Amino acid sequence: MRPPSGTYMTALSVMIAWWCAGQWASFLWNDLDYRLLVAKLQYLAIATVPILWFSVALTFSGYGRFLQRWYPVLWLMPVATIALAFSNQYHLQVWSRFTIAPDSLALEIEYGPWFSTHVTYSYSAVTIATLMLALKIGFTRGRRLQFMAVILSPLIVIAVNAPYILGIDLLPFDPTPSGFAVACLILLFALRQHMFATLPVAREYTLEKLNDGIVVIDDHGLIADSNPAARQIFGVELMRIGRHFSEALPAGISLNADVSTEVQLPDRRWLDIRISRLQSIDGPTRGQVALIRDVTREKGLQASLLQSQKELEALNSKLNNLAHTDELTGLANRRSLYERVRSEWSRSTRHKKPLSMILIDFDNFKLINDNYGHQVGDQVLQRASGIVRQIIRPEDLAARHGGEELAILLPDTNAKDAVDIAQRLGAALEALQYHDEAGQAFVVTVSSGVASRCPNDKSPDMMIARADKALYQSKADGRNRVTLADAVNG
Ligand SMILES: Nc1nc2c(ncn2[C@@H]2O[C@H](COP(=O)(O)OP(=O)(O)OP(=O)(O)O)[C@@H](O)[C@H]2O)c(=O)[nH]1
Repeated sequence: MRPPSGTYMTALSVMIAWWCAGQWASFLWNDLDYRLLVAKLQYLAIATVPILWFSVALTFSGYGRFLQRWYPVLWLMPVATIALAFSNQYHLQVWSRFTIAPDSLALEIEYGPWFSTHVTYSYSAVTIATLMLALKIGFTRGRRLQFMAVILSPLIVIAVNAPYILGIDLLPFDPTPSGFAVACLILLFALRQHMFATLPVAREYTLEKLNDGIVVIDDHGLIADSNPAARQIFGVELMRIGRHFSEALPAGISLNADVSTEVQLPDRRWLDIRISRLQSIDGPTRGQVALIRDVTREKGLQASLLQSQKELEALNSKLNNLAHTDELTGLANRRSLYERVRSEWSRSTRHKKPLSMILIDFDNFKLINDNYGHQVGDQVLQRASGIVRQIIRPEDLAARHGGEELAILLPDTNAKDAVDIAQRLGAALEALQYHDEAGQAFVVTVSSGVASRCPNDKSPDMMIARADKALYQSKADGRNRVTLADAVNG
């Protein structure tokens, strides 16, 4: 775990104070051994202050994850410098000559080869840190004062330190720690202004705690950063920095910017991925950020909702069928017949088109039931209904009118054609052979009454009544025949 930014700031302040204290302590006693010891102790700060400065800057710039990875490596150089400073008398790597000027308190130091390595490393750390902060704040609106503070603070350090290490003695002591102290105060001032503390820390905190995955992708599609939620969704290995983001997705998935895409992983989880381009204030696109939501649960709910909806629709249509169909024969039931009769009636009167109705009644059906049983009677009704359905046109309607009586509604059909159809139906039904339970064959005949809409019919019921009367007439005339109703009075 990396320490929080506040800890870096405290450590930086303590080390600068240590450096300054050493500075003043060295004047207390103008003895070479004493001043050498103080100088060595000061190296505890000289070596660490630039890296602490770097750490503060990186944390506030939002690059905390980088620090987390590379922190031990960053400290190798400062540790080496401190070790070399304390053992300098054996190798003269940090300084080769260390004397006190004859007529002043100033030290005359000739630096060894390691010192330039240390200076290069320290200057690089401070420069990189400054650039990071400047970039961060430079692109944040309304932060001009803070931007100036960030640039100014390291410049102060460089302005006082560079002449000193180049041997230009402006003061009789090293002004670098004082320079760092002033620079640190300026940084602290900036922090007190809530400058870059709140914003990046809040952003980083939000990203860390967010339930949705966030993956930052560079211009080449490589992962630059990811939050814990993304690493949990895809696994740490697939989210490794520098890996191609497409490796985390099933093959062939293409994601378009600013459009949500639902993607199913091989382990059946569903993700909703939305890619947004990262646009900096100065214009150019700088990679992309992917927002990833695990929507497996929602998908499951959606699927079961769809399934329930389908089942409900199937049930509805079944209920609807049941409400309009006769259970035994599969023909339309009486209610459905009358609904259709009413609509066809108004259509035929509006368009002055013929409309006919046939009522068919099985002859002596009671005898069938009595002789062969009720079940055989049912089978007769079922088979005969099937034949009727086959013979009529799709636009006609066959219905069970009740008991062993069927009704056929014939739109756009005149009386003559209706009689023809009734006769064909009668012949087809008579041609059917039924068998009783003992296998003995028998036939059934039907009687029919036909009526066509005529001007005297004030309602469909009047037409149906005339068809019924004609049917009664067929029965009275000896059955197995078709009677056309009289147009006037049935
Ligand atoms: N098996 C069976 N019989 C039915 C059904 N509906 C009505 N029936 C029978 O059909 C018979 C009708 O008898 P009736 O009205 O006397 O007429 P019929 O015997 O057909 O004689 P006619 O109509 O005068 O030729 C009755 O025995 C009813 O029980 C049914 O759904 N299944």
